[in-house]
Amino acid sequence: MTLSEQLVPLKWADDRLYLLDQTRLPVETIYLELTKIKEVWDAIRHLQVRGAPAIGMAAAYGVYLGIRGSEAASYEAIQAEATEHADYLATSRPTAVNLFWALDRIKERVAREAGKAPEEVKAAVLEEALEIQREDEAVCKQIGENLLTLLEDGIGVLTHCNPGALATAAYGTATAPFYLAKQRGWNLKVYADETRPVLQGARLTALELQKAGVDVTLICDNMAGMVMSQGKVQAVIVGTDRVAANGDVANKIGTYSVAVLAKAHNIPFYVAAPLSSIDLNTPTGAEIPIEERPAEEITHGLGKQVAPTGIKVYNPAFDITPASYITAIVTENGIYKPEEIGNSKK
Ligand SMILES: CSC[C@@H](O)[C@@H](O)C(=O)COP(=O)(O)O
Repeated sequence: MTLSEQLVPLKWADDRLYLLDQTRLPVETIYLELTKIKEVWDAIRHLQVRGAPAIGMAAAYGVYLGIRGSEAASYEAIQAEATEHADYLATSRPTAVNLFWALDRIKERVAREAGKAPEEVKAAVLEEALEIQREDEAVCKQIGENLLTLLEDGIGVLTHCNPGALATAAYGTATAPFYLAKQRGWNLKVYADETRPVLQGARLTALELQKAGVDVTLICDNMAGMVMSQGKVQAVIVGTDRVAANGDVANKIGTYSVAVLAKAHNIPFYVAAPLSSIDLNTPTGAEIPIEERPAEEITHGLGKQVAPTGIKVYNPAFDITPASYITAIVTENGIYKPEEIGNSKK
């Protein structure tokens, strides 16, 4: 499996943003061609691009799409426009801190261009977006190397949602060791939770790992306990949308249940987290905003009605796994106990 064979969620080419429409996977591989900032906002909100790092990357390109046709005549005017566009994109989804991290980085880049001509500022914003995407690939690869030191050939590993190549520039975060292990001739046995209600595990993780030739088995979310009790799983690795300063972790709904099961079975529970997902300004998981998504994701989940018309629905898209359930948080800088995550950015 070469890198070029991995599914790529977004590419900048021909002066536009090509986005792999993840709502159509695994059946259709269709790249959207985005040229307007509103299209990027919509794509993020409607999960055509999803996964914390990929959302951040898309938003960074979105700011460029917003300012590139601007007729601003001064640095101050283009800076004001860039800020307004970044603030608009920040309203697309609330939980993944990578979105705000990437937008802040674009704003900081604009600030560093102070006094320059608007055309130069525009070019700098595009360069920063490209750089964020380039860096993310290296970050994911390093997270994979660090995770591999915690695993051994032949073991079973359970994962949840899609913390994969489709959520990042390449490799994924929690899936990076699966790709690297494959390249080294290891035989990890991956169990992918289907991840109700939007099925990122079934539609995306199962697809990308299958394409890569990784030994992947799809299970329903409610089978994780059974699989663990049968001794098929020796480690759990999940991604994250935001790590709070005390080591609590927000990730796709259902992650907390998996962590509780892992603890009950004495199975190590690892969180793969790029530094861009670590939010030391948020003290604990209780302060992380949790997105609630439309009821139809549950009532009409598989394209047909599966619940009574008018039923009351609660659909939080993420949950919080308390630090006490987490064995280690694995970043590109190293491996941390959750309570020591504050050291990761030093
Ligand atoms: C490396 S991606 C980590 C997380 O973003 C991922 O596990 C997740 O929860 C994605 O949720 P999604 O709603 O599909 O954007």
